[in-house]
Amino acid sequence: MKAVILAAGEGIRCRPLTSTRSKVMLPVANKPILEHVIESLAKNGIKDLILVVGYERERIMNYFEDGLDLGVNIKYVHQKAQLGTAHAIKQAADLMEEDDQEFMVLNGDNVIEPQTIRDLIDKHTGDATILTVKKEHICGYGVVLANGKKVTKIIEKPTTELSHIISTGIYIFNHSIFERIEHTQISPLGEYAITDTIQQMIEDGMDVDHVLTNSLWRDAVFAWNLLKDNSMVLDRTEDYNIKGTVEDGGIIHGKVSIGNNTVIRSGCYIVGPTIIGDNCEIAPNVVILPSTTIGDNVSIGSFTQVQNSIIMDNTRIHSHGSISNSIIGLNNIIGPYFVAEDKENVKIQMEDELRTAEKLGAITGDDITIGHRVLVKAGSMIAHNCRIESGKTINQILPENSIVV
Ligand SMILES: CC(=O)N[C@H]1[C@@H](OP(=O)(O)O)O[C@H](CO)[C@@H](O)[C@@H]1O
Repeated sequence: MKAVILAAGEGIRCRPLTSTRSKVMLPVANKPILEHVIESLAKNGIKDLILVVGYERERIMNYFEDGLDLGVNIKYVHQKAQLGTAHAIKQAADLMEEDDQEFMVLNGDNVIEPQTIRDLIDKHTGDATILTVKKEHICGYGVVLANGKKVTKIIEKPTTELSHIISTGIYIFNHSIFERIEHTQISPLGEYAITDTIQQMIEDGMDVDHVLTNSLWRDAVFAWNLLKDNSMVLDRTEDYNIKGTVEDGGIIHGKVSIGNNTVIRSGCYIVGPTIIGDNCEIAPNVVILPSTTIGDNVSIGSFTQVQNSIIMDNTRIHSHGSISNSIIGLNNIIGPYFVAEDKENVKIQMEDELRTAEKLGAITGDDITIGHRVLVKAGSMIAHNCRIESGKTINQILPENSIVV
């Protein structure tokens, strides 16, 4: 069976992290979300993959290339305008062959594990089968009404809570879906939605089933949701190993991975689950607490403490810093005595409305330079390419290219 992975959108609500990469490339446990998806497919023997790409597609294509390193075979199609999920799936039609009777469709930006897909493969039956999960808050999803396994209705982003079963956006379709997509009308939300195609199938008397899963399926709606995704994936990872060097007097507790050429200096105290990438330098007396992911080529100065955070590649954090519940982008240079204050139930004004993050410190985009003794208040977000001079306090959303002097 082939799989079509939808990876063309930006993931606007995950800004500032997605202003330089698409959501599928955001790192969870030191791998892009899309890599978790591809690995889950490969472990189920699904190795012929069609990636529908658009926004920041070079970054995706340069990273995954033809997929051979991951044991899969990737072909790319370019969705030039993001006109909805049905339109995205249609882009893959020309790469399907006569004998591709059934194929899987899934989002590249949802964190899953191999069993998630297994559940669908094992139990799929109808002309189309939808993998579903139970969710308390259904806002923003396709909602499924069902009679046993038979889907009686699918409604995209309803305004009332009609049911607590939502579509994961993972389906098995047969080839006739392409013909049906041709007849799908544009929705009131202004897109060609695969949920409308499926609803039409139901109305035409076709057999649409759903399979409920309890396996891992996580959707990072906002950038801060990545922290929970990261900790869940780290908790489930079995494969921890220490390839780098831990100097005498460095203490490692629990599930900790340390990459090639990484050096953990004497006096460090590291508690898992934690993953540290390749070529990192962790100076003496650094404390790293669960659930933390540190990318490649990162250096952390003495006496800095990092907890429940994601620090992306090539970032340099100087001494005496305190970073918790935070996401720090690529190529940041952060001066000494940096504090990312964190709090519970932080209110964040997003474009559309006021949102609440359960627990959050700071979020920084890529290429940011921060001087000495900078305090970033809980829930602040610093977008791509900002510079903050020493001694400043940040308590807001800083737009791209800002300079704080
Ligand atoms: C039009 C469409 O296909 N919407 C899908 C899709 O929503 P997006 O807002 O497009 O990400 O993925 C959801 C799962 O993440 C699923 O519940 C929903 O039905």
